[in-house]
Amino acid sequence: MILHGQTFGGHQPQPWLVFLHGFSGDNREWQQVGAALSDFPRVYLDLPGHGGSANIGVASFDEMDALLRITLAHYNVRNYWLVGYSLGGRVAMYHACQHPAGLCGLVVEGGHPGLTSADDRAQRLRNDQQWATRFRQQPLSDVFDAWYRQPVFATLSESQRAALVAKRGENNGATLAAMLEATSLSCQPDLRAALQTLSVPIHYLYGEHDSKFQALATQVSRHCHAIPAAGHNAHRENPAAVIAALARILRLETKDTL
Ligand SMILES: C=C(O[C@H]1C=C[C@H](C(=O)CCC(=O)O)[C@@H](C(=O)O)[C@@H]1O)C(=O)O
Repeated sequence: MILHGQTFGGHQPQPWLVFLHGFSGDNREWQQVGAALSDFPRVYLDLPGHGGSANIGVASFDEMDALLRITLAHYNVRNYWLVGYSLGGRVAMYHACQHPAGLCGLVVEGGHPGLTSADDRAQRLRNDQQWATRFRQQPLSDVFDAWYRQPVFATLSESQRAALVAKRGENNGATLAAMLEATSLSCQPDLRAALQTLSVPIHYLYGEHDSKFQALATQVSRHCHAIPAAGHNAHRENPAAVIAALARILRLETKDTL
């Protein structure tokens, strides 16, 4: 069993860019940005419970990581950068902290490194269990309208929110719920210390209006990049700026390795 993905060749053999979407997204999420980085071979994955991987489930971060490794081997991805948004950023950070062979670098956009208190974890568990119940039982249009009214999405306009609610309606509520529970922030280790031990470069992108994740950025990396005119989903709201940031990062970090 491997994750569904879409691959595109590059003008150079390595490193690959491996893109991981956020909760309720799919492999299309990063393709506008990735297409502007066409020198690199790219793979856009569907996370478990999402898109072409909707029928795949995992029960933990460990299972998610094992599935990611098998999937990368299947696509013959030997040297790669991981680029993950939100949930995808958390999966990418967790993977990087296992020190996998072949990982060249990590770009995290709006990913949380982990909770630090038992009380916060307990509260998050209750929160995510309530969302999981809603995803299983209620019309997706109702649930996503509420989802995109959470504080982290407060910068969305009504038209942006409506477009996201319509787009996310393509999902399967039950499989989303299972992935939300399996990779809830409540059960993610606090990755801050492990991230500091990595030998590969880590870059952190955040929307300039995403105050929550701006505050977390320097806890993940000393290479932080504010994306102007954007909230939490920076690559959706300002793709040109995210493209420029990724191109700059990859040019800087790969110039002596090609
Ligand atoms: C609401 C919070 O956390 C959720 C929001 C963002 C993450 C995500 O992947 C959303 C993608 C999207 O809807 O565009 C999601 C996650 O990391 O799994 C969080 O559950 C919050 O305030 O942290």
